[in-house]
Amino acid sequence: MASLSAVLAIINPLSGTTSAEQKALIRETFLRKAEALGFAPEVAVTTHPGHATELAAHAVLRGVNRVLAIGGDGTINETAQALRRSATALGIVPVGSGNGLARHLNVPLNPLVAVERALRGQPVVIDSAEINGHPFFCTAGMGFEAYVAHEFAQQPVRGLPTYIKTAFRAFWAYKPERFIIDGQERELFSLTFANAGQFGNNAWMAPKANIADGRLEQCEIHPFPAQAAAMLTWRLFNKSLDASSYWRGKAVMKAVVEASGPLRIHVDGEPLMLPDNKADIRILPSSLLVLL
Ligand SMILES: Nc1ncnc2c1ncn2[C@@H]1O[C@H](COP(=O)(O)OP(=O)(O)OP(=O)(O)O)[C@@H](O)[C@H]1O
Repeated sequence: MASLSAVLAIINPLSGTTSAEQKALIRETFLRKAEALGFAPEVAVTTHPGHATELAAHAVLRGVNRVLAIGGDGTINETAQALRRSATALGIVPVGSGNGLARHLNVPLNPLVAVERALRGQPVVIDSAEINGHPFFCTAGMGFEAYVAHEFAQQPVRGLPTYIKTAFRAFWAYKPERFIIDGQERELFSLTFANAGQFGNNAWMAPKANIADGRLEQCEIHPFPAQAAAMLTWRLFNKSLDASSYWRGKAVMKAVVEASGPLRIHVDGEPLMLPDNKADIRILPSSLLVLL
């Protein structure tokens, strides 16, 4: 008899707005389907931030073929960063509030269907990227989007309605910032480095981003009058932001961004402060296997 192939599912018990019962059902479905397909399934539940990275790194060392991340973009980021440049492939089971990477890759948003896809799927190679050594797979950015990520992290309740309320309030409080990008100074509303095309919830900052082309889309939103906000929001969700005169984009392999103080950024939606005034962004071409 052929030896059983190990598959590990990493579950973040806190991610998204999925109930504990729903997560238990996803876990049971994973175990049942994996066994039926001839895998030797294992489940690990994260107990602290960064735990998914530790679990995934250990799985790589043990030669586990497939690691499923059951969570939001934060859990997927933590899992995927340990799988970079390894033979272990990532399965995405989206239960977050935005699910940007899953949506970009057309992973089913029904977690039970996504489990099956991850177990039956074939590994496909994609790019990843880093900002000051912090890995990202979807988007990293500064300006308004980072401001919203920091405000959102302080809210007691997560989920899309809270995100919309936070972004609306932030819009009136936020003032465009000055950045020096590769030596050229500009005042911007936001600056995004997109590996995948969207932030999540089908908010497409980089409608034409290709996740496997060895490039990031560097997207700038230039300051705009308040009356243009509704049209820009419509374009964001209509996947046509690149047709706006306030949007500028170009494909880059690396970039250096400087500011006059510590840089407030987000990395796959998670808020972060860079203590120095400088961000180094670079693409890591063909660095991750994803089960699709
Ligand atoms: N047991 C835990 N206790 C506290 N934090 C945890 C635990 N397990 C994981 N985390 C942290 O939770 C963070 C957020 O997780 P995740 O992105 O999956 O959910 P989410 O933020 O609700 O979803 P989304 O990013 O789609 O909004 C992760 O980056 C991880 O560091």
